[in-house]
Amino acid sequence: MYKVLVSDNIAQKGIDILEAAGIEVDFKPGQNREELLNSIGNYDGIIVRSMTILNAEALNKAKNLKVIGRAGTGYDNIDLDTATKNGIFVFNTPTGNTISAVEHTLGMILSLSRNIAQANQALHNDIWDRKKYMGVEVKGKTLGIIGLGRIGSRVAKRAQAFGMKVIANDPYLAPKNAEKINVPLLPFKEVLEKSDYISLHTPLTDETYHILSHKEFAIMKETARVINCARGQNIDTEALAAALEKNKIAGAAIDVHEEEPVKATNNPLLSFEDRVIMTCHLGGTTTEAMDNVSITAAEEVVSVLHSNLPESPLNIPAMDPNEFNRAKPYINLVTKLGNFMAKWKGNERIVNLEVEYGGEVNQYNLKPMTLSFVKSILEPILDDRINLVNAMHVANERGISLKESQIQNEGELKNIIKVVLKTEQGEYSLAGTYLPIGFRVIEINGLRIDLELSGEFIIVSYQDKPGVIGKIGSILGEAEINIAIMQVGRKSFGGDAIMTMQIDSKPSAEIMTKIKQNLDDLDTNVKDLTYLKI
Ligand SMILES: NC(=O)c1ccc[n+]([C@@H]2O[C@H](COP(=O)([O-])OP(=O)(O)OC[C@H]3O[C@@H](n4cnc5c(N)ncnc54)[C@H](O)[C@@H]3O)[C@@H](O)[C@H]2O)c1
Ligand SMILES: O=C(O)CC[C@@H](O)C(=O)O
Repeated sequence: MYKVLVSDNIAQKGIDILEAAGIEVDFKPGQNREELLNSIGNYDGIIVRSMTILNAEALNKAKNLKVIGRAGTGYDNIDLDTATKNGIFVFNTPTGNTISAVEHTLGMILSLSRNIAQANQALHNDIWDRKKYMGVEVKGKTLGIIGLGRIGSRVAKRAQAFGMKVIANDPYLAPKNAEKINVPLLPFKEVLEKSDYISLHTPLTDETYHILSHKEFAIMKETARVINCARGQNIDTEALAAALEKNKIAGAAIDVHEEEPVKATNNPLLSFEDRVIMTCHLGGTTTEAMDNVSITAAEEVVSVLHSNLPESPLNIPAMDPNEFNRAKPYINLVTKLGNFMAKWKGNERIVNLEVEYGGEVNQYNLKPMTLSFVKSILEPILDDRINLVNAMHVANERGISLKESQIQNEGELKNIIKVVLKTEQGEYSLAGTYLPIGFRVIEINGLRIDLELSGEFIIVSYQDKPGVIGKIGSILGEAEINIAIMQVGRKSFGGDAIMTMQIDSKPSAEIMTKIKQNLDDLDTNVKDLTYLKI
């Protein structure tokens, strides 16, 4: 039975989904760090929001962990590199709380403009002061959005409906996406200089850490108001406090904080109660958003534990579930070719792997197929846990390079996958195809063959000579090993040849030695004689 830890508060609906799937759930929001570190090794899956820090210290103790679900968008609390090295799938649920974050941002802009929070607080303290809480209209003002993604673009649309002029900075967005919503993309500095409101909607990255600091506040209008519903570390809090202190900007609305939870001792912004409004990371905290992210996170954890790929993976290439289902035969084909190759030549030191895709298979995202191939090659060789998440990492660590390419498929077959293994000893290739009747090997080392991709085989590479078939046939016959199918491929008379035999039982080591000796007696330059079972 799988065990899943839910270490932050999520809606009950998600927990119900996990339990209905037969998973044992430990719901422990707010548990202390020591307890987490001591118990993390027991879990197959974890669902977190933003409070649980899954850094290398925690993930290296998580020996059974297969999946981390982030019920929400930002995943800066999860060490993706360590999760990837350790083969742990990480996904988020990035759309579930988008609208809530958008609406919270609009609420912050309006509240900041009209002193709603401050006036409310004053009235609760029995103070009626209409002059003090005089506001400004947003209509006609310029809103500068930093990060025009899911949330930023929707904030833009709603602000336009209020009559605001919206400009944005987003170096990673295709300009046509911004054009579609009538938002000019401008250089960062220009957005800061021109805006009356500056709203951050970037993820937390090395580049966006303190994206607003002393230098940036210095070039803003003195009437500018800053809104942050993205990530606390996007703003240098000390610099913001200094800018407010020196009246370099007019105000700020902050939902996310460098240190959470905010306390009087860790946040200088609390002393600007007239000009700063603060919420306790509430952007995604609505009934709807909490249900959405909880349900999706739980469904995805169940799905990953049952060997499916998550819909919004953070450390493997994304593949839509429908596409994944349609591509499954090709994933199975490349995996079987990898298994075949690993059993055939996996005992040699691998230098390079290549996968070539021809025909219909090219309509799909090839990355999951290529990773499946790498995994299937390395899996039998390594004791370590290897999966799609860490396959490339393990290959890189072992100095194995990888090439993926698309090839013309000129023959009658609708699809072909060719895999090539270069080792310190030589280069070997297999080509296969998926047919409605099953998986076939159609080429070994460039020689045409037609072989079912399952069963027990003997493969012999030799120099074409009369007498080889008869010799092997009689040795196997004497040993009462039935040959179901025997095929021979060769480039030319007397040239390189390959023989594959599908057999019904395993030959002993003595039989294999006898075959080798007999072929040597025929002077056939045997390069390879392998028994393998797929
Ligand atoms: N307050 C909350 O409760 C809450 C809720 C949901 C999301 N969030 C946060 O909101 C932020 C945005 O979420 P989203 O779903 O819109 O993400 P998104 O990935 O859809 O959009 C982020 C945008 O930022 C852009 N960007 C990245 N680096 C940039 C840079 N250096 N300068 C300018 N733009 C840059 C990206 O190109 C992208 O378009 C995230 O930090 C997320 O964690 C907060
Ligand atoms: O889930 C949370 O704790 C915060 C939500 C929000 O910041 C997010 O990035 O999804």
